[in-house]
Amino acid sequence: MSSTPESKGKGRPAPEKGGSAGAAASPAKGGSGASRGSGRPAPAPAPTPSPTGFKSGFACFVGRPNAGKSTLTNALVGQKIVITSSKPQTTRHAVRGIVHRADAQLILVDTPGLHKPRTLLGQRLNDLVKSTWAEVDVIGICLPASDKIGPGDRFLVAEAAKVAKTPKVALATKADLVEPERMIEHLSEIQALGESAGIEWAAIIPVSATSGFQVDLVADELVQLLPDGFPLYPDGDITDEPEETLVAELIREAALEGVRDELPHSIAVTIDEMGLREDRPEDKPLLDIYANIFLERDSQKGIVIGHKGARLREVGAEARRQIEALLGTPVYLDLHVKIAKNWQTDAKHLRKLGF
Ligand SMILES: Nc1nc2c(ncn2[C@@H]2O[C@H](COP(=O)(O)OP(=O)(O)OP(=O)(O)O)[C@@H](O)[C@H]2O)c(=O)[nH]1
Repeated sequence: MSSTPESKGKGRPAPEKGGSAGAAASPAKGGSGASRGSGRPAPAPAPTPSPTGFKSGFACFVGRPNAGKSTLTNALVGQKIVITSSKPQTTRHAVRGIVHRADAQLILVDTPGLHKPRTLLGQRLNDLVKSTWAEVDVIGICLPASDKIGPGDRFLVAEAAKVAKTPKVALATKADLVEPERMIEHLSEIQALGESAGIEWAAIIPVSATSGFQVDLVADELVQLLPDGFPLYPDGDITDEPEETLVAELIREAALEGVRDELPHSIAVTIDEMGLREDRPEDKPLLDIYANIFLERDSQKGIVIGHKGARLREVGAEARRQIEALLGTPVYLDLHVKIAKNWQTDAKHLRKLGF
């Protein structure tokens, strides 16, 4: 077992418990906070009349791995609540981001990319995606403009077509990466794709989550398709993921940086303990976090830990920076690297790791 402690003591304000990044007292979770992989939207709001013109409901983004779903969720919410990476299949949890507007509350469910399953984990992720589609008010299908529409896209559009009643918006993501001519071609391919699958798109929108191009328009279109209703979450909450899950994801994101091949899929992170250290002055809080990075094989340890622990220290420093930015409090982070042999195909390990 290897570990690296990470700490820093800048005088930032204490985290606001249940505040902007914290667990909301929402109808969606049954109050347990144990939300790993649930992805189920909240029950319908009480049948009282909504404030005039106010809309609230759920949207989810689907798309093949790497299509830009997580980045778009973060852009719409205006803060990083979902980790992103250039490695496909980064997203493993159905995370909700909440967009607050004067006229609406839009709750975004971020699902893993749909793909042909090769492992037990892959199968469970696909099941999670489909159960989410059936319960949202609108589905946004992400089709990156930088890539040709391929068999993977056709597969998931055909699957989405089976959820016949739910309106579907096509999002031509990564618009910043292509010239206008390519975008025009892409939009007509999307139109044809919808027709061949029997989908009538409610809208087709080019968008760039990284440049911000038409992100507001995506919000407008999704909101239009929501039912009338009251806000489902308190003002200011941007996600109902428990803090521990967000922290574990930020550590996983840092650990994913710079690793290649099959290793990204082998990394899982769990939190053993997380809490404010006692006996600290009120203006100098410190959040202790004890976390594990699980790998599948001993041979992977060296890559993650690096020479004399150098890479693990970098991972710890980057994760700590992100966690401090999210929670607004100095953090002491203790990372341990452990092996859970072949956890992706082992039902017992999968349960232990929260899948
Ligand atoms: N240039 C550009 N890159 C983008 C845009 N949106 C996402 N990306 C990049 O594309 C990669 C994948 O983005 P994600 O948001 O993680 O994709 P995802 O669909 O959530 O991926 P999975 O978690 O694998 O399902 C990352 O490297 C992003 O930075 C965009 O609008 N423009």
